[in-house]
Amino acid sequence: MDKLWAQARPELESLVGANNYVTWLAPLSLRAIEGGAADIACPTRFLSDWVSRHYARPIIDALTAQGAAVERVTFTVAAAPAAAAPAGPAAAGARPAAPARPRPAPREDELSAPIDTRFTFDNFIVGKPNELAHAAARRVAEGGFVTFNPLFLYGGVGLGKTHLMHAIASERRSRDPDARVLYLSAEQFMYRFVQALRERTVMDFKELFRTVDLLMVDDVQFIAGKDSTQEEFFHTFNALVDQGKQIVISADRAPGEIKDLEDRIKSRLSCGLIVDLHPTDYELRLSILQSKTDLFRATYPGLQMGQGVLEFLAHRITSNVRVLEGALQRLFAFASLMGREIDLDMTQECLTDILRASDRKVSVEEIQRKVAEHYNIRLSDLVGPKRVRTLARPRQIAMYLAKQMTSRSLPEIGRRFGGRDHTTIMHGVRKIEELCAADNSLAEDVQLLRRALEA
Ligand SMILES: Nc1ncnc2c1ncn2[C@@H]1O[C@H](COP(=O)(O)OP(=O)(O)OP(=O)(O)O)[C@@H](O)[C@H]1O
Repeated sequence: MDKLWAQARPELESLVGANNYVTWLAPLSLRAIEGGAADIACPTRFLSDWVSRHYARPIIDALTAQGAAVERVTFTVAAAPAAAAPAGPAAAGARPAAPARPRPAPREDELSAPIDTRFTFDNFIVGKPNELAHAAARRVAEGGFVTFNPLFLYGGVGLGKTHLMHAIASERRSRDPDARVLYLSAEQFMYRFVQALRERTVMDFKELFRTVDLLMVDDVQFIAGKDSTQEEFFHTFNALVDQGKQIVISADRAPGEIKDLEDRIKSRLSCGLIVDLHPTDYELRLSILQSKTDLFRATYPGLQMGQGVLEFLAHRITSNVRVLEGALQRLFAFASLMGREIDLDMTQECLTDILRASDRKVSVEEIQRKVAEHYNIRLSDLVGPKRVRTLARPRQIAMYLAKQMTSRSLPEIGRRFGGRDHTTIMHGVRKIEELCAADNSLAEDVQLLRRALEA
């Protein structure tokens, strides 16, 4: 059998190509041929499934070409003997095949990004904008029966997606130390995949990703437009879902909004629970500031903070939590250097740039430009008289955002929309309010535009 297999290898390699051969077929060996069935030894179940689905025909053809009577292939999961070497032109001849390179068993901690244990559920402050995301994340961290797969967390910059993912990983590991938890960014997924291709360890890569209990991929929008990585991600995703293993994904927008992401992936990502981390509101910002201040007090003991400073910050810095944290950090460092109490004067002096950036006002014209760009229509059509739905709806969205995001009055907005009457603007604003309540995808569109304008 060994001799026959050695003779069939070069034929097999020429049938499937050198890369596929090395990745999938080199580790195999021929155990027996009985009743027209070639029994192939495969080191793992995963490999045998894959080869049986993709390479049964070339194996039959390669063996038949050597004169063997083979009509079908069966697989036995067993360690391959030393013959599991790359074929190459010389392998069929007298030269004995070299032993396969021994590889240590893959471990998920080799691929997982480090988990930052400072990000816990305990120090994640919950408010209206993030309560659903927090509850879903906790549910996943508890393990047990998988109720939604995947959990898809999305939201703007610095709103706590990564924090929640690290919290899930830590909690899951502490509840079940044997659970295989793999957390990495989509970018790391791609680099590891490319590295595996380069080092011809795709088998290890695939097997590792298909044997985890919990896979978490951060910033999945990164793989959009990267074809091979999307393909690999799709298969990994399906294999895990089929096995009932939990997946958690994060992104900066909803699956349907990610450009250049294959439709089948969008549809897969939409199968579970999709949760939006909304921009923070005043109450949530204040709670976060209070909780972070307690932590800073431990680092800078003795520092005093005047009345109203946190309220001032929560009111003025609305962009995201990361900026809030940075502002607080700077304040404490500054106060400690100057040996002064943190009061409102110092806050304004020390945070001038951050406060100025937060003050940035959006103009009606900017809103119009952004909306026209988003819906791929001309600015002149957006403000012009045409009433077709493809123009009227974006126009109403722009009116709605202008009312929400600027301090312009309805007549002023009307003037900027080609001299329309204020009642037309009011009608547009109401229409979008109603549609947002009834139509999730429109509400998401509006939210996305708002975030882009606030950025
Ligand atoms: N609700 C919250 N409670 C406490 N800290 C929070 C909360 N939300 C965010 N943070 C903190 O804000 C910072 C930014 O959060 P995180 O990195 O999770 O954001 P993100 O949504 O992943 O953003 P990005 O898309 O930029 O990576 C972190 O230090 C995180 O701990």
